[in-house]
Amino acid sequence: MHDPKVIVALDFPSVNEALELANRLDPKLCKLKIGKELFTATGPSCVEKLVSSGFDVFLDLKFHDIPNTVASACKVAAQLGVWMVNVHALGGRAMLTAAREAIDNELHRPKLIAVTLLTSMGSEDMHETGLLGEPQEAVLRLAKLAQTSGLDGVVCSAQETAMLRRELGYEFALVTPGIRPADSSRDDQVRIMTPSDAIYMGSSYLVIGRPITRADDPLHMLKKINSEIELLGEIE
Ligand SMILES: O=c1ccn([C@@H]2O[C@H](COP(=O)(O)O)[C@@H](O)[C@H]2O)c(=O)[nH]1
Repeated sequence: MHDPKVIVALDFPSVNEALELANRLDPKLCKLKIGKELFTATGPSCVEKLVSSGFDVFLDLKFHDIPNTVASACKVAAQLGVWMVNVHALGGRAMLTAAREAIDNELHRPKLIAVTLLTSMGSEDMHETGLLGEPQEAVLRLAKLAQTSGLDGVVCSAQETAMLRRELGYEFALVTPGIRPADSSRDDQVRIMTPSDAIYMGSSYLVIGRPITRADDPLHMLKKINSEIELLGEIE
């Protein structure tokens, strides 16, 4: 597989569990994501181990703070050699611009993307937090803010990708969690889509955690998802 589309979310409480799963996978077949649980438990050493095992690593810490703090955190993340890092679009233009400028001059510049609206949220959750409109409107507004601030892409749900492709073009990365194979439980995800539908609608990368990490055979599940996606490429 040329550029793996699946990013496996290693949501584990220890380095041993994360490495055990990673050792069953293959950098040619997927990328890996380190999120808040694993990073809080293990710190940068786990990031460095996975980077040196040859995996592209997405450091998903969703930085959201004042511009100076976020910029400094992004710079340190770049120095860990990660492939992608993210911030929260709700931090606003000054924060997004500061984050981008902080990594622009790094020797190794990771892709920088912004979270729009969490895939665990639907309209009601949005309204309770004071965000007006429907998910598609909020996602479009925040994605435009990220694009005009010079970021490389956004995290959104695959339910928004067709609309974002029309509005923002084909170069902007659309990274979509909330991916569920047809027979999987939706867990705490709300705005979901199957892997092949998500690629068809325009996702650049699919973030998939529990359907792979909790499968009896994670490698088999990953290969099954990859074949589903590749098949789609052949049909087009
Ligand atoms: O909007 C978002 C942003 C990030 N995530 C992260 O993706 C994975 C999804 O895991 P699953 O087990 O496939 O649900 C997880 O690490 C989240 O923190 C997201 O789901 N939605």
